[in-house]
Amino acid sequence: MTEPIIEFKDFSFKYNSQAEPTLKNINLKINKGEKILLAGPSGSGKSTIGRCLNGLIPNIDQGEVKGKCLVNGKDITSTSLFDFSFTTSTILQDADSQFIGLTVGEDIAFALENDCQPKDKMHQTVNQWANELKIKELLTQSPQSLSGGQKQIVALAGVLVDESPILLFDEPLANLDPASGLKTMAIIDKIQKELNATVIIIEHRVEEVLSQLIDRIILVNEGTIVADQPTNQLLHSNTLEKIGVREPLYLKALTAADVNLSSIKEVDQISTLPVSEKISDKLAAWTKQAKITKKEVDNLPLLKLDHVGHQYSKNQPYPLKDVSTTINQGDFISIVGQNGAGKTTLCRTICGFISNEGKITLKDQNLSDLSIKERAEKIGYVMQDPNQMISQKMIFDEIALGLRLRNVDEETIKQKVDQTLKICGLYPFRHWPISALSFGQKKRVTIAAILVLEPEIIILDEPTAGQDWKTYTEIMSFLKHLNTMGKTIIIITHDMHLMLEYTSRSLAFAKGKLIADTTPIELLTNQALIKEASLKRTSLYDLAKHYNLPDPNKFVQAYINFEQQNWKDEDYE
Ligand SMILES: Nc1ncnc2c1ncn2[C@@H]1O[C@H](COP(=O)(O)OP(=O)(O)OP(=O)(O)O)[C@@H](O)[C@H]1O
Ligand SMILES: Nc1ncnc2c1ncn2[C@@H]1O[C@H](COP(=O)(O)OP(=O)(O)OP(=O)(O)O)[C@@H](O)[C@H]1O
Repeated sequence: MTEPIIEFKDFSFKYNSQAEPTLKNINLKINKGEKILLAGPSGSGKSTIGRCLNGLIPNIDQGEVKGKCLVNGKDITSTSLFDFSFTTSTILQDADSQFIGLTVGEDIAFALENDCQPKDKMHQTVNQWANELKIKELLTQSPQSLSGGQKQIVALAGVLVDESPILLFDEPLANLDPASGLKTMAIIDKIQKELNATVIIIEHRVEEVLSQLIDRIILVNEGTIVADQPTNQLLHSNTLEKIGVREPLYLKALTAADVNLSSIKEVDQISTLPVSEKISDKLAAWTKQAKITKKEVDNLPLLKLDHVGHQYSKNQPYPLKDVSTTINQGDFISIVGQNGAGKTTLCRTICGFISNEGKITLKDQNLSDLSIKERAEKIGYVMQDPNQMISQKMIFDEIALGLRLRNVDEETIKQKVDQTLKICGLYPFRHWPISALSFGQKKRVTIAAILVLEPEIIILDEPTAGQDWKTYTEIMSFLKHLNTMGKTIIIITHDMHLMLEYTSRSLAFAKGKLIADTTPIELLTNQALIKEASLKRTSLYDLAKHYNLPDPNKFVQAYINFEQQNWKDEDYE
């Protein structure tokens, strides 16, 4: 019988700063060479389980331990961090906190220095992985100057060079472009097979993780394990949906089209679904009944970009070059494209945080005539992490801050803030401290703090990255509501289904250039653009192809219609 490499026995853990235990009575065995997906809603305790496996608990995050947790045969309460460094390699959720080297190359080599490898061998290993992950040109760059997705890939390289028996990935895909996400999963699969490593992946993007075979899915909810089953068995239950984890889209579509999933043994990969006329007919009939409606857009020009470009330093290639386009009033735009393509750089340029080589006009006013503060009143920028934006303790004060800085009188502030709180569905919480809010609610507060200044445009940088299904839906239905009220919204995203379902126009970027400005569906029907911008078609399209449906795009649209019918028109007033 295989010996478990990880074993939790009646294990509970309470952080010192918490009143209640975060992990409650965990019983879990993971065998050598297994490939596990650990999923569950935000705050359920997934990363806390991960921290037990790499020794951060109890070495750094201290607290009260009950029961036992054995990793590679050693009790975590008597194992030093140094010893853990030979057992577990981790890619942390927050890649930024993981970098130690001055350059990317140094950083990747750090794990090897720990293993006292000779310099030549070290260079060879670093170069081999840099080639494999296509980050060779980044080796001399400082980790801090990388784009979000580039940081994630560099952190991944650091884990892969290490060759530890346990590889722990905490949200490895959160900031990756769709093509890199798939590639990362393939690389994890390859290394797992080569080393017979035990792989544990913590992810909200279940569908992408399942692009490779996964042995078992473990679901965590409120600090306990609520399911621990082989992948197919779990996908046949509706436990994912029940605890608020997003089910793979193609499975939802099959169910919506009345295909009986319980009659299909293996549902974890589209390619192995049985091709039968009965299923094809059901999917085709379901597509046929869908009514496709098109959103009317006025095309009233609002923001004009004319040869916009930026260069961080002279000897670096242009991260953004020659971008020209017009954003219209009421547009809901997605900005998509490969990691490092210049998406964030473009938005920073529009907001005036960095210089611009071209010209940007808002309703014929040249933005370079305005200060950053004045621009912020017209174009609001919502950063990915609300915690980086929030500076006040109370919700009301956070939303009022921008107006106070502009010396608006308190009576007007109260009136404007109350009105914004109502629009954002935050009015009942107005006297709450921000610390008591969920991530999704905090995000709403940061959007409200921007909205109160009545900007013409709101730009959001990956608003749903790393969010669970509930928060994702909460954020997106709120943005949809704002757009319906006439706000122009631009979001940077790597989520292709989000782009299709919510946005009506996509700007695709590759290597600093705007390579397409079209509808999301058109974008995803163009194979050359998909490749150039590192995008991917959604699993709905793949399913339609698998069943040979005559019009895969109409099938995707039918599914979007179906989801939109289920949108609850939340009461924001
Ligand atoms: N260092 C810490 N000190 C005190 N409490 C913590 C600490 N880290 C996490 N917690 C608490 O433990 C709970 C579980 O957090 P954890 O990060 O394990 O959740 P998660 O399932 O990984 O969530 P997410 O998907 O949002 O990353 C949270 O409610 C959090 O407040
Ligand atoms: N402060 C900086 N100094 C030097 N180079 C930078 C800096 N910030 C970004 N870059 C480089 O500019 C390029 C574009 O980065 P940007 O953050 O705009 O990409 P992105 O499209 O938003 O990527 P991602 O999808 O990974 O977030 C990248 O090659 C990055 O390494």
